[in-house]
Amino acid sequence: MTRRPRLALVPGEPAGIGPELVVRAAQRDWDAQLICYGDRDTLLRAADAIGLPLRLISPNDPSAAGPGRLAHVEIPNRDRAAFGQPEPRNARTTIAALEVAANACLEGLCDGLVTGPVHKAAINDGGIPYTGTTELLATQAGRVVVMMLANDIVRVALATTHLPLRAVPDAITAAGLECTLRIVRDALRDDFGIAAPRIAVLGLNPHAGEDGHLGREELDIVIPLLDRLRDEGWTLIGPLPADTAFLPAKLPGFDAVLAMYHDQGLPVLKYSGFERAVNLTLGLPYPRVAVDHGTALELAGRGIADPSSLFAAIETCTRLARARIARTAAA
Ligand SMILES: NC(=O)c1ccc[n+]([C@@H]2O[C@H](COP(=O)([O-])OP(=O)(O)OC[C@H]3O[C@@H](n4cnc5c(N)ncnc54)[C@H](O)[C@@H]3O)[C@@H](O)[C@H]2O)c1
Ligand SMILES: N[C@H](C(=O)O)[C@H](O)COP(=O)(O)O
Repeated sequence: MTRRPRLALVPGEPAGIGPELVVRAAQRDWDAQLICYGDRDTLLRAADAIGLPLRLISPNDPSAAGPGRLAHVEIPNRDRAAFGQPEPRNARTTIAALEVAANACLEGLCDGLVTGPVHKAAINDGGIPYTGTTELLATQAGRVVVMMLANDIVRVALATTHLPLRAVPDAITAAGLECTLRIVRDALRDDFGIAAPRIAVLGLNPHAGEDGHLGREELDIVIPLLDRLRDEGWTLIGPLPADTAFLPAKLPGFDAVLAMYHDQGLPVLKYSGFERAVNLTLGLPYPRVAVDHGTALELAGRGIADPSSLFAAIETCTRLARARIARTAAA
């Protein structure tokens, strides 16, 4: 029996639905100890707004944990943000909460990181260049990472993440794709227990380039790479035309799909199961799992935001952290 994992939990944008979802999570018993890194006042106001009890306690006092109580490390915001109205002056502390929590994982104080939604524009408006938490965590850890979203139906990894569509083709290189595929394969094997992962790779162009008549990236970059990796014994499917790759009849044939860009893969994933989907960062030295939704500013403070994705993220991160603890113990 492995020990109970400790998970760092970060609410995200103070004016969004993240804080109240964390309050909902605090009402439950989990197979992990949750330690929330964030602003006390924001959490207590969220609890008050949705009419749930919340008592913030010291992380060093796990015996006092229980429904309505939450271990907490204070990262104070600069300003009080009204529900639904991000305050750019809080950008620095919103990012600091992520960095401090991630650092706790890097230092071994926590076994995994669960994050709520961050408002990308609010962070940039606050003077901090920020494209996403995936990229932030990669830089902090000095690792190349891969974003993969998953629900009970499909896993979708991305070859490129938060960059303008205009920049995507130039970002698709054989070296980059190979690195991404290796990270995805290793995660499927080590974290998801799939001994010989089958990965479908989407084409970049309509109909996967139609033999070069609708674009050449498949012929010049993707196909030679997949052939080389197949020679190494990989099971790779594709490059598949993206429009039909996700047909229900095809999905049982692979363990994950590698999409070339954000909005090629994620609409399918979110349409097929928004509530139970999670966002994983593969390649970090610790498991990081986030919600699949954004800040939903229009719902904040109303008590109607669905906590299912956050709950799924906590469950998934607990499972991954427990497996890593067991592997470390066995090594
Ligand atoms: N994990 C993250 O940090 C994350 C993920 C996606 C988007 N974002 C950011 O969030 C901001 C808003 O993005 P958006 O409007 O495109 O997406 P969004 O997910 O916030 O909202 C899309 C739709 O889904 C609904 N919705 C979202 N979460 C819900 C929940 N838990 N319960 C019920 N309904 C829910 C919203 O009301 C809205 O109709 C942007 O700045 C975006 O970059 C962050
Ligand atoms: N691409 C994610 C999604 O659409 O759900 C989201 O923007 C969050 O990504 P980060 O975890 O990198 O912030």
